[in-house]
Amino acid sequence: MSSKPIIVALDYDNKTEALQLIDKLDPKMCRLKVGKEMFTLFGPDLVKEIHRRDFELFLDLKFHDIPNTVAKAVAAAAELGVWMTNVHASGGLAMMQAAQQALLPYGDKAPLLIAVTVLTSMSDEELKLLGVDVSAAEHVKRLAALTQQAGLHGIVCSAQEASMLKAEFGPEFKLVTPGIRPAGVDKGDQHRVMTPPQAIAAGSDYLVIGRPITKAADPLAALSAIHASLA
Ligand SMILES: O=c1ccn([C@@H]2O[C@H](COP(=O)(O)O)[C@@H](O)[C@H]2O)c(=O)[nH]1
Repeated sequence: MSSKPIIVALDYDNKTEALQLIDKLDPKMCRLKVGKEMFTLFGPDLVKEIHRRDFELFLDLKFHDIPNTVAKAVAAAAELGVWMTNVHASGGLAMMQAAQQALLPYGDKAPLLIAVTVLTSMSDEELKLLGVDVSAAEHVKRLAALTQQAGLHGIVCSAQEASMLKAEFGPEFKLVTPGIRPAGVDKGDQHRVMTPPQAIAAGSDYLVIGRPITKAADPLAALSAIHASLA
């Protein structure tokens, strides 16, 4: 387990509200994630405000485009000094290799680069509608193999696949798992879920947790309870 496995997903449409939460959090306890909604609304300035507060940031923009475009987007993320960023593995091997190579000039200042396999909101049935005739776990395994071949640091997957993936791809290949729900918390649109302690026991390196914290009556208490459940 990472010494700081929790990544709080900030999916807010209001910057003041997001900063009010951030100001109650301790960068020693968690990292933060900014995704498409907040980055579209508030852009690089938000990233700078978060960095000023000493948090490491996962810029979750899930780039999916032709190799040249994704390579430039990933380099732009590196310019922002983020800790981690990502692409979609279904963009293909050449795209992931181009993204990885675009980070070489940044040396040890480069962000960790990971690839999204199968979104945690998707079920086997939904994959079938896309023409994928294997289970989500099988498809995740295929995309993880491609990601490792491209030289990325790891993948986004469900914690439900974590033990199989650790056995297959080894301990250094990072598993970043959204779809985390403490017992009794509403799943919402997530399909392949696990509780925080189950996810860690299965081999997840990082737990991405949004609404169970941000929509809780007391977000700080919710985060502290999850943190304590992992000790
Ligand atoms: O497969 C994926 C990839 C990314 N996400 C993102 O993680 C958070 C999860 O938020 P919750 O509120 O805890 O459901 C969200 O920002 C997603 O964009 C994901 O859920 N699944």
